[in-house]
Amino acid sequence: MSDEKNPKSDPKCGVVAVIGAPNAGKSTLVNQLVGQKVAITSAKAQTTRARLMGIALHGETQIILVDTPGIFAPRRKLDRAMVTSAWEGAEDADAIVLLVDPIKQRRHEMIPLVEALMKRPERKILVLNKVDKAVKEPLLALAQELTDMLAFEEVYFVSALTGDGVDELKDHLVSLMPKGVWHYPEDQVSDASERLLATEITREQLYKQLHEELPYDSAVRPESYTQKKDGSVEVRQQIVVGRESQKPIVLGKGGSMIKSIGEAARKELSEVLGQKVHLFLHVKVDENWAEDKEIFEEMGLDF
Ligand SMILES: Nc1nc2c(ncn2[C@@H]2O[C@H](COP(=O)(O)OP(=O)(O)OP(=O)(O)O)[C@@H](O)[C@H]2O)c(=O)[nH]1
Repeated sequence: MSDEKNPKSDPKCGVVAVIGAPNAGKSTLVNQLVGQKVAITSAKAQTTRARLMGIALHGETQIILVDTPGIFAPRRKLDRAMVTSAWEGAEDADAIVLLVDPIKQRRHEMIPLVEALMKRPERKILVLNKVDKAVKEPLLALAQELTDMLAFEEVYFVSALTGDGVDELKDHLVSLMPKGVWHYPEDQVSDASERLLATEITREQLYKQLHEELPYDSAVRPESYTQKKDGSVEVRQQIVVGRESQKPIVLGKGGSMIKSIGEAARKELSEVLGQKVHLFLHVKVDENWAEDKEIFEEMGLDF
């Protein structure tokens, strides 16, 4: 028997949570495992704010990958909500992947993470990322240190960026997935709504084009998302910054920066949706946005 969701005779389906410090490469790894971009990535830490899911397929197996926000010591309400969201993402998972950046990882940051992991019942896999850049001896020493702290089931060395070692990791994850019907249709690669994905794509451009100029203190809010009769979609979004002085940075000279951000985001969104997109952006200053319940909910976070 087969239906649309379960085209295979002997399907397997399970959940893998990917956790790690901010910037470890979690989103890059999820994208690589899925085989296409489902999560935005950036060199700026804490890019992933809400839990996002990527869905990877391999033969008869569907792996639901939960890309969690980086786990770190929280300060603001937004930070606390992100960390809670990350651990919730690991609940009921069939396996947890702890992803580590061996280059930037600071030991004292790893200890609370590993200690929290020790208490959890799920199977744990250690993945050391960025092997394309890491030096071999310290990399092996770090792997040893972490496996001394916690008996990981397996240890993998990968480059989420180049894909090196990722197939082996994927094969192992496939072997851990329980028998069961697929939870999602074959062509679905993520659970992000198009509306949320659209704001994430703008946020990625905001980070990309403003580099270090714009602090982490900014958000993109959806205002409207309207399907037009001619087959195009009209998207209106607000870029929220924390200080008045940041507004001209986002606007650029004569509005050139916001125009360029909008152009690039519109192009990418149009490619992802396979539809013509009209994107309208404007900037708003709100000093307290990181304490605003409504903004969290839009991001899929609990307050
Ligand atoms: N050289 C190298 N860079 C990588 C690799 N994997 C990820 N990166 C880079 O590391 C940075 C962070 O990657 P992300 O995937 O956004 O990291 P993340 O863990 O999802 O980050 P948060 O959203 O902050 O939690 C980006 O600049 C990536 O391009 C890798 O294997 N090698």
